[in-house]
Order: sequence, then structure tokens, then C-alpha cells
Amino acid sequence: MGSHSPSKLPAIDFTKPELKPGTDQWDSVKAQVQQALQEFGCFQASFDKIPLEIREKIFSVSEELFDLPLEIKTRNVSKIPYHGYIGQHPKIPLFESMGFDDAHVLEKVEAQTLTFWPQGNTTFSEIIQSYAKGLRELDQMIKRMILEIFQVEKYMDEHLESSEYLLRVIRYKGPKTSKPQVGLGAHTDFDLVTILYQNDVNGLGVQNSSTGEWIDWIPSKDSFIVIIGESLHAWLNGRLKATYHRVMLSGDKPRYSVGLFTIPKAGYMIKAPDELVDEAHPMLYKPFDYTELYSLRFHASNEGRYTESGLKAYCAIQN
Ligand SMILES: O=C(O)CCC(=O)C(=O)O
Ligand SMILES: [Fe+2]
Repeated sequence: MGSHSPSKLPAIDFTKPELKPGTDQWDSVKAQVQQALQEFGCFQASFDKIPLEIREKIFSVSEELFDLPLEIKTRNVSKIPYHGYIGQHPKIPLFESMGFDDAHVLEKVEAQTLTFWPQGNTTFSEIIQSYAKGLRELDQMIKRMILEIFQVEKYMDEHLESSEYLLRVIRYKGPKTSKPQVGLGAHTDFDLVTILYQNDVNGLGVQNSSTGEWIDWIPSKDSFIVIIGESLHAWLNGRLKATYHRVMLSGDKPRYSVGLFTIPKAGYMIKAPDELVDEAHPMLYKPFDYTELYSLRFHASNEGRYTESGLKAYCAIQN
């Protein structure tokens, strides 16, 4: 049920066994998604298709990865800014992150694993891959529901074909203070949809897109946070806002989190479909290529990715 009160994030249950398009259950969950997105711009999803063991181990294998020497971690490189290793950044000193492109594909993860452990690390690659593969199912259900809500579900195949998955594991050092410190400043993500999961050290806050109120997320082992990114905001011609979120930390325990990001493929132009453009909703953004714009934005700003949205600055249409 979408249990709402002003300072609690809507919670939606995706654990129903027969959650298939066209069923009553689907429509009832979709109605909750619609309400949550309209009122809040974000929600928490419970989802149990990833075995609990994998959900627990994702943090211990992350720890193993982050405990590697820096010169090994920095082998995690990517053409796209922020997809590879990030750490020791003066603006976000507590934060460290590594990315895995196409993490749901075992061979891809295995190949990347070899850059960290030349002799291989089967446990590591299998946990990463099964986590990403399981969560991809949730991502695709949510995307289909969103397209149905705006009656553009005929574009579902195009969405699936034009996007790819990036899994990022993140560690925040405990700041060793009792007063909360910034782990990651308030920002929107630039992708389509992000699904976040974390260990038992809280810290994520999300902003209600209607009221501006910040809500601390109190997670549980089977709940994930679903965040709308700028690329989906643009593709939907503004029907949904991108979700502002941030991480604040206190104490000395490290916080581990993991994000599944859906990224439009390089070369794919994000452009709102005709069905979503009319007199009441003039086209908001010029078509853009995620990779190109993201790189441009990243390089143009000293703060890298952690600035406010660059989308308006680069491609807003003056209506
Ligand atoms: O650590 C988290 O929960 C949030 C991470 C995040 O917002 C990001 O990497 O974009
Ligand atoms: Fe984010």
C-alpha cells in the first residue's frame, strides 16, 4: 500500500508474485506509482527477487573491492566521466565509487574483475552480476509503468534497446563526528532512472518534488529507492521532475551503497515523443545525447558532476 504521511516516503510493494502487465495487481501497483510520483517525485520499492544472501554480500564484496590499494582501484576507467573510479575528491572527501558497465552480463563483470584481481574472483563477479540482473527486472517494471501512465508504452522497446545499465558501488568513510557531514551534496542524477540500496548506516535524503521537504530514508533489507533522472525528465517533456537527493553522514561506521543507473546509449538522441508535446506542453529541451552532454557538463565545471542540473543551461528551449 502507498502509505503516505507528509514526512514519510511512499512505499510500494513489488513483491507480488503475479506482477505482470495487464493484470489487476499491475494496475493497482501502477496507480500507486503514479500517485507517488505526482505527489512526491520518488518512492521506495520493496522487491524480493534478489536473494537476501546476494543483497547482504553485495556490501561485503564492495568492502573487499574498496580495501584494494588505490593504484589497483584506479584501473577502473571509463570514457564517460563518473562511470569509472572516483575517490579522494577534495569536494567530497568521504566518497569513493567504482562503476561496472553492463553489470548484468557475467562476461563483462568477469572481464572487469580481472583488472582488480588478475587471478579472478568468482564470488565477486557472481554477486555483482546477480544483483544487477535481479534489479534490472524491477527497473523494467517501473519503466513500463511510467510509460503506461503517460500512455507512451509503445516506446518501451525503444527504451530497452537504447539504454544500458551501469552499476556503481559506493563507500563513504564515517566522518567521526556527531554532527552530520556532507557525503554527497544535493544533486539530481543525469540518467533515466536510478535505483539505490544501502547498508545499515543511514544517510540518504530525498526531496519531495512538490513541497521541497527533505526526507531521510529509513531503509530495510528489502527496500530500494527509485529516483527519476534528468534524461527521463527531458524525454517525458517535463511530466516528471528529476529527484533531488543527497547523503549526510555522522559517526565512524562506513556507509556502503549501490546504485543501478539506466544510461541512454552513446549516440541515442533523447527527444520527447510527439504524444507528449502539445500547446499546453511545448517542447522543453532540444534533443541531446547523454554521453556528449554529460561529458561536456563534467568538463565545463570544476566541481565535476556535483553541480546543479546542466540540462537547462545546455538545451532548454525558450518558450
Ligand atoms: O549513496 C547513495 O545512496 C546516493 C548515491 C548517489 O546519489 C549517486 O551516486 O548519484
Ligand atoms: Fe545521485
